[in-house]
Amino acid sequence: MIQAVNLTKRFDDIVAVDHINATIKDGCVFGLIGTNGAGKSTFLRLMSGVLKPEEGHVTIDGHEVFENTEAKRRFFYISDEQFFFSNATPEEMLRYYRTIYQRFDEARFHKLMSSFGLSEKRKIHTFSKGMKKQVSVICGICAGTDYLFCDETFDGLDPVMRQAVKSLFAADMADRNLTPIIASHNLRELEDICDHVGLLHKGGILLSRELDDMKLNIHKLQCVLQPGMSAEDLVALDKLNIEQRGSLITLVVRGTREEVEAIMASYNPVFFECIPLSLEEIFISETEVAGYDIKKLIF
Ligand SMILES: Nc1ncnc2c1ncn2[C@@H]1O[C@H](COP(=O)(O)OP(=O)(O)OP(=O)(O)O)[C@@H](O)[C@H]1O
Repeated sequence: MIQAVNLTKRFDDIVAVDHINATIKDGCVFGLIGTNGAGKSTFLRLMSGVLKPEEGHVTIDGHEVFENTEAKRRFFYISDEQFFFSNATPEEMLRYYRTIYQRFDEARFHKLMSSFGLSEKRKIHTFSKGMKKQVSVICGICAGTDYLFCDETFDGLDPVMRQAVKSLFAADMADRNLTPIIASHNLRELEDICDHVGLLHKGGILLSRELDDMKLNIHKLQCVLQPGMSAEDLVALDKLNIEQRGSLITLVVRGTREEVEAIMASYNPVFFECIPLSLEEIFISETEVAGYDIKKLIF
């Protein structure tokens, strides 16, 4: 289990990560989502011990990560700006990682490089962006670590490759309880694979919950009210957002489906329907409440 306690990182006057507490359970897929500049990459760099926190700490099974080689062998970090030695070939990176990760699966590395159609002897700097990402993912998967930190790893991979990488993650989760921690802006994709989602905004965690629970507690409500009534009259609903087109009102409300439907029925509307929200809609609603409003950005 990975635990971040009171984790804080400042860059001069910017608080990139602001007293974050998070628990990442083994065997789940932890999705890290957030607005641009929210602190996702900084959080991952703190988790992997690349950066030193000003306050707080990160532990893996109780062991501090920062400057702890043993703890660092438990994870592989695929950073957004991937790291390869200058002029290195995949073969040379394999030799390097083999010395660090005792469980590095060399045979699997050769097999995956060949099935992904990547040459082990070509200089990595001559590869395309997506091909470099593929090499990083293959190194990460073959390292045999308990945790895999992925910073925007799927972005830049073509749809077939993304599917292949997801399948590799799923196989390793089933075979050896791999725990991927994935920061991404592709919410549609995360929605398919994540068990738990942490939503960051301005360095702090707005929400951290099992994805299913998250979806159970927020709903979209479409309704037509009795003549003379407006959305403001629905005082018993915990409203996050209201939109009106003609007589059709669309609301985003907190609460379980049963709660929302019971409250709505008590207002005797002409029509209403309760619809689950996608992760993208939850993201937009929650960040809007925190002041990140699309209308303010555009108009
Ligand atoms: N090395 C650095 N020096 C100074 N400021 C930094 C540094 N790294 C990050 N920051 C600042 O910290 C904040 C968080 O940045 P970070 O890269 O962690 O965000 P992010 O959530 O990954 O963003 P994005 O989704 O845009 O990639 C930003 O305000 C950024 O400018």
